[in-house]
Amino acid sequence: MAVAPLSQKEIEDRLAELPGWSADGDRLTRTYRLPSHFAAAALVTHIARIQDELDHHSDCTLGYHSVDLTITTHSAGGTLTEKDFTLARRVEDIAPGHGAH
Ligand SMILES: C[C@H](O)[C@H](O)[C@H]1CNC2=NC(N)=NC(=O)C2=N1
Repeated sequence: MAVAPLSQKEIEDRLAELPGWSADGDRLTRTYRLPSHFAAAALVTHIARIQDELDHHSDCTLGYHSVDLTITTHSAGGTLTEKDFTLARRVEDIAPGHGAH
């Protein structure tokens, strides 16, 4: 399904609702810190389940005690769309349950 790129104003409005997230060009990014490597791996698995449910996928890097997320919409030419913010919101909602901050 085609999805339209957001305007700069729309991006700024949505970012205001997502503390900790940044727009790095046409990518939405956040690093989470976790209490252990296993907790970080569990968060990655939970994110993977959400991404399959939404059929929208980030780049997601597992570090020692960290998870790095980079989200963009490939089908919109690698721009930011509503789908990116929906995914970020869903991750925000479950991350604290894994001890992420
Ligand atoms: C066929 C499938 O729906 C597409 O490849 C989806 C899957 N996940 C996706 N994820 C992201 N981030 N961008 C996309 O354009 C995209 N397309």
